[in-house]
Amino acid sequence: MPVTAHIESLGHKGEGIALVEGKRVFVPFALPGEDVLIDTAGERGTLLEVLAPAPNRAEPFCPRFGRCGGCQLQHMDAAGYAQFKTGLVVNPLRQAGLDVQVSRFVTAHGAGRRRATLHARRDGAGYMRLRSHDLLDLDACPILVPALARAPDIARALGAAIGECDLAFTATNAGIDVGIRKAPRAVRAEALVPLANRLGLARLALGNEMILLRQQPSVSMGRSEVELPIGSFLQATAEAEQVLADYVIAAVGKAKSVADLFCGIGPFALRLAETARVYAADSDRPAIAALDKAARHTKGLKAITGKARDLFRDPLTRFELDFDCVVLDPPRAGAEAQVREIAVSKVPRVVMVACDPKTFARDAEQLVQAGFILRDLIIVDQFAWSTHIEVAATFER
Ligand SMILES: C[S@@+](CC[C@H](N)C(=O)[O-])C[C@H]1O[C@@H](n2cnc3c(N)ncnc32)[C@H](O)[C@@H]1O
Repeated sequence: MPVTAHIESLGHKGEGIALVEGKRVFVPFALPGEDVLIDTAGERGTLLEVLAPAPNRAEPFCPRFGRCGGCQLQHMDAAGYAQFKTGLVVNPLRQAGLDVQVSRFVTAHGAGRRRATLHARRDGAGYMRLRSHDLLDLDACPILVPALARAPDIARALGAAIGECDLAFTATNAGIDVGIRKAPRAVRAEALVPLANRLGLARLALGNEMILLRQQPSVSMGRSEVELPIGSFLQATAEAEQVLADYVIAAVGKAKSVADLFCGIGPFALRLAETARVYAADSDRPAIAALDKAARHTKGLKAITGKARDLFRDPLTRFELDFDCVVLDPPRAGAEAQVREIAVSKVPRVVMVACDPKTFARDAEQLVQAGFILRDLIIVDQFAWSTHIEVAATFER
């Protein structure tokens, strides 16, 4: 039975929150201040009609918005969107007792996402519908870079051959790189070779196993060309990588020796090495090998020492942390163990990049308790219209 409700606030997944008979109901695509007609099932509300729209409601630009689970925030205007994403970063910091000024909110959507995972089945491919296991069959996705315009068609062709699986697409200098994940056990890799050739893929891999390499996928980073290992991390947009790297370089300043921890294939290390000696560590061994190779082939860089190392179990100790500056860019779990060592070391400056505001707040709190001052913080929005956000900050003591 539909009910009318007033939206009081926004949840961290971008859903409007209403009080219905004293209980919180989460309503995707509804905005604070709006009166709405909704269906409810426990905590879940489904928006049937906006009776009185909020002033910051915007017309979604994608015709699939609301059905597709890929985007959550296209119904907000630019100011409301920036305010929501800023809150994602600032609120956990405030809860940790850190009152910060955000120096910049940088929109870094660039030409679109160069990485995306599509779900494929025998009869279609696309993103999952919101709150569902149903697939929305896609013919196009406007948030991808033009070089991935064919991704839905490629996913449909691979899905028809493989059955249900995830397909990780990356636009690289050599063309489209596809990694098949969560595939049925019975899939025969060699049977996919003619199809991958016909589709003109640069590379096709199944898990960590190469199926076909027509051209080595690579990406440009600063003055270097880095061969992309199967499955290694890459920032979602090239523009965000550049914005983050520019921030890191400016924050590192005149430091002569730098540790780049959780370095991946080296977007910061390769740029930092134009002026500083760099120790670069990551648990992804092929990523470190790719970084080493790129560094060897780039003229004029200072020394980069690449190490495959698990920084959760084996963080650099206070005795090893003999650097002018440490750069951290951990996965969503954060850098707790490494930050604990930094706290008791003599490192004077830390530049932290993070994709999870909650673990970032936890790690920032630990640094501040160890005497660091949070000097500067920027928010970088590379995940357009989703509830993900990136933060970069400088700590000094
Ligand atoms: C957010 S990515 C950042 C990579 C790189 N800085 C970039 O911008 O492309 C996080 C990196 O942490 C690495 N990683 C994950 N768990 C790790 C661990 N336990 N020890 C060391 N590195 C880890 C991943 O391999 C990945 O390269």
